[in-house]
Amino acid sequence: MELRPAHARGANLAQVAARVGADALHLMGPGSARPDGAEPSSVALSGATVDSREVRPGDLFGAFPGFKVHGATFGAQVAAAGAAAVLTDAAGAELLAADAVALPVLVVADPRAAMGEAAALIYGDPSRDLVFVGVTGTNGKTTTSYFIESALRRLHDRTGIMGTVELRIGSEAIESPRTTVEAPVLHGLLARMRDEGVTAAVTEVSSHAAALDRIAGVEFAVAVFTNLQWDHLDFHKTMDGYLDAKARLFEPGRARRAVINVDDEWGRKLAGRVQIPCERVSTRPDAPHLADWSVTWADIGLDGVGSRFIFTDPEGAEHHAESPLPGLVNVSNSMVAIVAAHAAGVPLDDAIAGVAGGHEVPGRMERVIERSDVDPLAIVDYAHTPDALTLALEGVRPITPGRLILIFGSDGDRDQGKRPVMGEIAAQLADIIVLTDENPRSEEPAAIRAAIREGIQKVRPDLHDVHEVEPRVEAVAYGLRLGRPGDTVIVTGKGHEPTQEIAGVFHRYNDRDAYLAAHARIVAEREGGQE
Ligand SMILES: CC(=O)N[C@H]1[C@@H](OP(=O)(O)OP(=O)(O)OC[C@H]2O[C@@H](n3ccc(=O)[nH]c3=O)[C@H](O)[C@@H]2O)O[C@H](CO)[C@@H](O)[C@@H]1O[C@H](C)C(=O)N[C@@H](C)C(=O)N[C@H](CCC(=O)O)C(=O)O
Ligand SMILES: Nc1ncnc2c1ncn2[C@@H]1O[C@H](COP(=O)(O)OP(=O)(O)OP(=O)(O)O)[C@@H](O)[C@H]1O
Repeated sequence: MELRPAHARGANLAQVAARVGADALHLMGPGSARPDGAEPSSVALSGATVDSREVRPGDLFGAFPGFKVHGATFGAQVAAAGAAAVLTDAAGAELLAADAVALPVLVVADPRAAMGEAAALIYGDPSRDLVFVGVTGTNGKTTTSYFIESALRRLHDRTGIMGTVELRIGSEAIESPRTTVEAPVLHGLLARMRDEGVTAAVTEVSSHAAALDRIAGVEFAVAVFTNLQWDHLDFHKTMDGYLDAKARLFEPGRARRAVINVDDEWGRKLAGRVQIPCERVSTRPDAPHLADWSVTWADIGLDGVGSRFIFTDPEGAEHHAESPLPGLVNVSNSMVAIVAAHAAGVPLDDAIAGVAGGHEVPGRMERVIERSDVDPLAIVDYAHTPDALTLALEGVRPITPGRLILIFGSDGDRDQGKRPVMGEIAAQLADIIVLTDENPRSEEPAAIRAAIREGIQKVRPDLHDVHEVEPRVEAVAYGLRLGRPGDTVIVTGKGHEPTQEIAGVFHRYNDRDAYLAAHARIVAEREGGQE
């Protein structure tokens, strides 16, 4: 899938310079005396990128001072690939000059922020032409984004989504390289969407993206905050620093309206400081907070699927709504999505119906095999932290008349401390455990399983109903075969991921596909047995 439009509106260097700040225009280096004698300021720019490996002729290349290397180091490559100009900082300009890179150079103090503005201009400010919603928060970004998209579809024929799982324009999709793409990719994709009749889109906004200005130049119709939990402090240092990064999405000029979940103290802090019109949402009936929209009652386990809940609107009127996925967290995600879609222009009743009908969130409480009189319910979930595992297992328990069968493992080369903790949680909350591998990476898979087993044994010293099966594809098949019609089988940790990383090699692997392949074999055996 192309990540940029076939024909960009384009801009010249002088226009870009004006957009990123009048005093930013420092045309310098050998490029300022162009061989064709043309004024550098009239150089036409037809695309933008921050990666030398993705330069196309006519591009503006953003050369950033990186954590590892300065992008200007790649000046010669980008010139050879046809870049028309470079936008960088003073250090980058020096590097380009030292390498005698023959391109006009635009120098600014903050190239990451300037690059977003420049890309927005080159692609014709597409975010202003769409109803564009940005979702940030530690957890629930993906789920909430899909719920919002589902509600937006009630009003918009063609929608788009960008996030951890995929980049999708209408029905065309590719795997996503990360949660939030670089600013030029974001603007390029939005421009393609606009050109192809998409009128509303949603993106997840990671805190890294906000901190590194990947949303520069974007104007959101609605900015959404789900929650803030302990995470990513290697990057943001403190929780306040983490909140500051997220808060950038809610600045005047960046977003027109805010929808903020005020269940946690960080949401309340954020709501207290935003300067744009803000809807505060309280989603926990057991711990309500002062808000414009409040969930007042929730019944988990509607028909063995999701939940029913009641909320009040800012006028105090009551509304009945449904979450299509299990667990209280999805009542929360649904409530936030309803308010966000409504703030984005969807009539309230349509927003409620749209969210209730939003089934497909790849790898997030995804129902792969429905419960029937011969099959258990089989679910894939992305929970890969102790908190998320607890919530996932508590979420499916009320929709499980029989036994809860958990298939799981833990990542290699990542937090080791969580392994026994997750083992303990599994032993407390699941009836049957199938212990297996996740992404072992460079670690010995058996050692990771042993650390998890240690936690399990604290609760079940005799390891009853604990099975250890690898590879993962066999564990999924094993767990599914154990399941009887009233049981729920849940495989956690990898969600939508399309690969499994073992000893430096990425193997094609997906939990949903593993279920479906195993189920096909079970069905064939069943039918064979009947003949
Ligand atoms: C920590 C972090 O976010 N790093 C980002 C940062 O990288 P960096 O400063 O280390 O880049 P660098 O390698 O020093 O290179 C400097 C510059 O040279 C460019 N370059 C580099 C090599 C080359 O051959 N050619 C080239 O042009 C790079 O694009 C970059 O602009 O700037 C780069 C672009 O300018 C980003 O691609 C890169 O994201 C990396 C790939 C990444 O993995 N980020 C993760 C942490 C991330 O953003 N994750 C969040 C989700 C977090 C979560 O919720 O779990 C996400 O949104 O996906
Ligand atoms: N509102 C929530 N609060 C806490 N946990 C949640 C919430 N919503 C979902 N989860 C749990 O977190 C997992 C990840 O959910 P989701 O992918 O929607 O979040 P995310 O913020 O997009 O995270 P990631 O960027 O890692 O994908 C889910 O599998 C679920 O177990």
